[in-house]
Amino acid sequence: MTLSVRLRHDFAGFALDVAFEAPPGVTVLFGPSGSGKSTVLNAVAGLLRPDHGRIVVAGEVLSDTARGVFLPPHHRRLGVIFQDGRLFPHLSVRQNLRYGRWFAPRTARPAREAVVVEMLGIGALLDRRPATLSGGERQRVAIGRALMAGPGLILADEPLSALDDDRKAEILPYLERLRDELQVPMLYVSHAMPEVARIATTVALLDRGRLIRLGPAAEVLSDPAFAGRGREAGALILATVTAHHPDGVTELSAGGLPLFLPTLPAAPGDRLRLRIAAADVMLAQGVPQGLSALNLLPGTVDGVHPQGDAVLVRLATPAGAVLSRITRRSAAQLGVRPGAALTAIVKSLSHAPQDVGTPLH
Ligand SMILES: Nc1ncnc2c1ncn2[C@@H]1O[C@H](COP(=O)(O)OP(=O)(O)OP(=O)(O)O)[C@@H](O)[C@H]1O
Repeated sequence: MTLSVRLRHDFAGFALDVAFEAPPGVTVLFGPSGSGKSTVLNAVAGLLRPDHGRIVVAGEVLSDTARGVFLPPHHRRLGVIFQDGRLFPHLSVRQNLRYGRWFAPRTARPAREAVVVEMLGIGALLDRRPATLSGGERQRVAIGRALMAGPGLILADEPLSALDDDRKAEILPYLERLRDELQVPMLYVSHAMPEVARIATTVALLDRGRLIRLGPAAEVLSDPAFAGRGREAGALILATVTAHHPDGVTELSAGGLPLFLPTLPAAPGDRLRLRIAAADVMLAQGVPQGLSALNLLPGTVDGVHPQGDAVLVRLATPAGAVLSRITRRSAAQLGVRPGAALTAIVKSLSHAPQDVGTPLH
């Protein structure tokens, strides 16, 4: 396990009590405001001394209250990325990066700097001061600084939440490269569902100081009991690009079923994760004919979860689990119940480029 956390901590009116083990990849701490996400992150960072608990990263005990172990933050080989970047304003980009490598083994330094600069595309910014950078550029430098120490774990506290949608879209691919190419493990706080769908390998759901669910991203996000409301609810499926057609359509295959999207900048053979919002999925009996929607996924209902006047339905398909939000009336007319055979009609995978990301692990 990359990270093992067992924590109990009381603030006036708030009690945190969580225990989890995180596999390699990106573990997203997800949950409503005040559920304890930042408190967990702060305890791992060493910014909070927990009342009780033990934290182990890559085999190293960072904190163990039973044995009086508490490594100070600067002795934990962690990279930290904050919401607002927190670069040193009086230092150039290069100096900010070099500050980050302070605790790295001496031999690894020059090579790491070149790799980090290249990977984040910040070579042209090295002599600039943070004040002259855009928000997205600043956040790329902050990611670079976190990487420079060769951390065993990166802690990211809502690293995109201060950015607008375009800047988010600019930064996400870099975070995906950290996850997929450098394979740096991350503990990542977020409350934006599309971001979670893009970046998470594992999702840890917190509620009022408790861990209520931990599991692979695709599993947790497609669980109707935890999927959230509005456009938040959506499932995650893994698809492989099979062909680009001359009429501007990219064909993918998910579990043997074809999916069609407007041309994607990906090569045949590339594996992508797709988020399909529950609000964009209709259900039908049998296999409907003559529809403009291109993506039809036949499956079996294996979860029904009422949400006010609507119902969130989970359909197990060969492509993976898909969620659909329909009205209670439609659910009754269609005979929605566990075991019912229905077809999911995906209306608008096509309109959600931000919902297409690199592979799911
Ligand atoms: N230093 C502190 N002293 C007292 N209470 C605190 C302290 N830090 C956090 N809390 C309380 O602990 C609870 C959890 O806070 P925390 O910041 O971990 O939540 P969060 O899930 O990260 O929320 P958000 O999404 O709003 O950042 C809140 O009720 C908060 O008021």
